[in-house]
Amino acid sequence: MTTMESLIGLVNRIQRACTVLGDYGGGDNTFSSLWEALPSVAVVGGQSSGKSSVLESIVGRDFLPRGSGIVTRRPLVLQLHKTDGESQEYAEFLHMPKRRFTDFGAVRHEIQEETDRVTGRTKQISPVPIHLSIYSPNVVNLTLIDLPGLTKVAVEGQPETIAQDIETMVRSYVEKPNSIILAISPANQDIATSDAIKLAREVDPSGDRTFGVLTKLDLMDKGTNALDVLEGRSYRLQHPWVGIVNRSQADINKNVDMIVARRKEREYFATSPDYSHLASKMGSEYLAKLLSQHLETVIRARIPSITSLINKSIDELESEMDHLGRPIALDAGAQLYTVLEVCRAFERIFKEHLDGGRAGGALNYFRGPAEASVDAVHFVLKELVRKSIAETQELKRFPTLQADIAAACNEALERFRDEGKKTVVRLVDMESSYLTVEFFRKLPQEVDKVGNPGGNPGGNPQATAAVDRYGEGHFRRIGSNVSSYIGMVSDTLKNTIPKAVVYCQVREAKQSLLSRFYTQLGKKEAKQLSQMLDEDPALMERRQQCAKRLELYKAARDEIDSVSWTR
Ligand SMILES: Nc1nc2c(ncn2[C@@H]2O[C@H](COP(=O)(O)OP(=O)(O)OP(=O)(O)O)[C@@H](O)[C@H]2O)c(=O)[nH]1
Repeated sequence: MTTMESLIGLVNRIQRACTVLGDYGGGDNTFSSLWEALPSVAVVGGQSSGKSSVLESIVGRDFLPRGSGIVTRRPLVLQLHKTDGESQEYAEFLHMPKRRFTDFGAVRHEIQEETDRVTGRTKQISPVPIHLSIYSPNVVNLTLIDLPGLTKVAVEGQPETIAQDIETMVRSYVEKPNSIILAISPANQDIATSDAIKLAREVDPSGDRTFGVLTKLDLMDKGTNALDVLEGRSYRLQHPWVGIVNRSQADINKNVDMIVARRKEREYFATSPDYSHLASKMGSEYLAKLLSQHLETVIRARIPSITSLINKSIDELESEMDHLGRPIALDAGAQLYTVLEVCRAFERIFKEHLDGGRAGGALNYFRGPAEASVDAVHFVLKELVRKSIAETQELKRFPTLQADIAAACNEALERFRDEGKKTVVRLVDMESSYLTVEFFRKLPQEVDKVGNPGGNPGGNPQATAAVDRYGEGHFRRIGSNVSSYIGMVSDTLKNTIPKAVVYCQVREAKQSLLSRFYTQLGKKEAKQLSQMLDEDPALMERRQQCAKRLELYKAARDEIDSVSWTR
């Protein structure tokens, strides 16, 4: 069965988990904020408006720090849990979960201490909330956030900007649409000058989410009353105003018990000539019930949007985790496996480029193999390595491994280039050494035979040869033979050089770019492997945050799932 307890308790638990992860109002979040989506009641008021007194009255306990100046310097998230019958009251802080406080004087002391732990003993303020849970049969299930009192001027020891700093912090809490504003104003001041109402009016002009509370009704001048405010004529809100009579300073000094104070407050309204007709809708107990019911209604209405935010965030975080890669194992075997996996991912991309399978690949460079030279191919391969490294997502997280792979590839490409050059030079040498002097010596005789095909049986063959050897025709023949031979050689080289280049550089790059690297890898010690997998610290941090956040959202989803939504 869905109960008020389970709904408010549900939000309480999610809220506590948010704080542990640094997700709170006014916090600096690069993640979407779950806290922002949770409905809560923020208590706002000027200094000495009676804020602390209202909270203590709702709790029925004296537990808030008192003193001059700004006492509340960090938000206090006060979670009230109603317990059964006669069970003992106790309090617990989120920052010291093992300790149960039954002495509320010690609770007050711990709030002060914990405030100072973050802000120092300066008068600074901090948006990091303190979480306090109170378990008691005398409370209703409710969560209230006590915020620093709005002030106008800095006093001794406070930074000049304090008034603005407080307003900014309070505003960050009350401006979110899921915040219910409990605006406290003292009845002995003109409502038009109320700091709480001024701020509430700005962030919630329709008055939809503002509850107006009027304190110090007993301190009004004789013959005056606050009916114009309480009956909504001075400042209209969507919810009815609630009048309160807290303990006076004299009562506090005399340690008047809170339960006694609640009774006196009830009597005050019941017997007041001005307010008795409103008595059932006045006082701190009524306020607590009103807020609890309202909070429950708001939570119920928001659950679908909270659930969809949670699901959306889980999807986003999971895809970010995939992108960032899973955490690296600690043992050498698993590390070697990771390095090989990453190398394989890189090689896959590199081969895709070589095969022209990847958009933006270098197919064009190979289209005219006749023009390719060893250096040009080397340059192309180097560029492909650079490109493939940049495109290997898995490598992004390991800058050291990335540099190692790049160095190994470039070293291999240099080797292939040397090999390529040797082969190409050899091919050229082979062709050029084919033309020997003998060839030219033989040439005239052959030419002679060719030049006198019918033979000259009657002539002097020796004299004809001597004339041909030195004649113009002879040199022309040599010239044309050499030039046609060069043409033939150049045709051959046009075919064989690209073959050599592909054989020595491209084929090698495809088959054994990282072979040497793998051999060296096998010899590496665990320490060297872990150095290779030395992640970028910013990335490690981001993964950790993502993982924690994912845990929070999943826990929140489980919490919501565990509540049965049928009444
Ligand atoms: N007589 C009477 N005194 C009240 C009432 N509410 C508050 N006070 C007194 O007003 C003074 C200020 O009340 P607090 O509850 O401390 O007010 P606060 O807004 O929390 O003040 P800061 O935390 O200092 O900003 C105390 O001396 C209270 O006893 C009230 O309804 N009637």
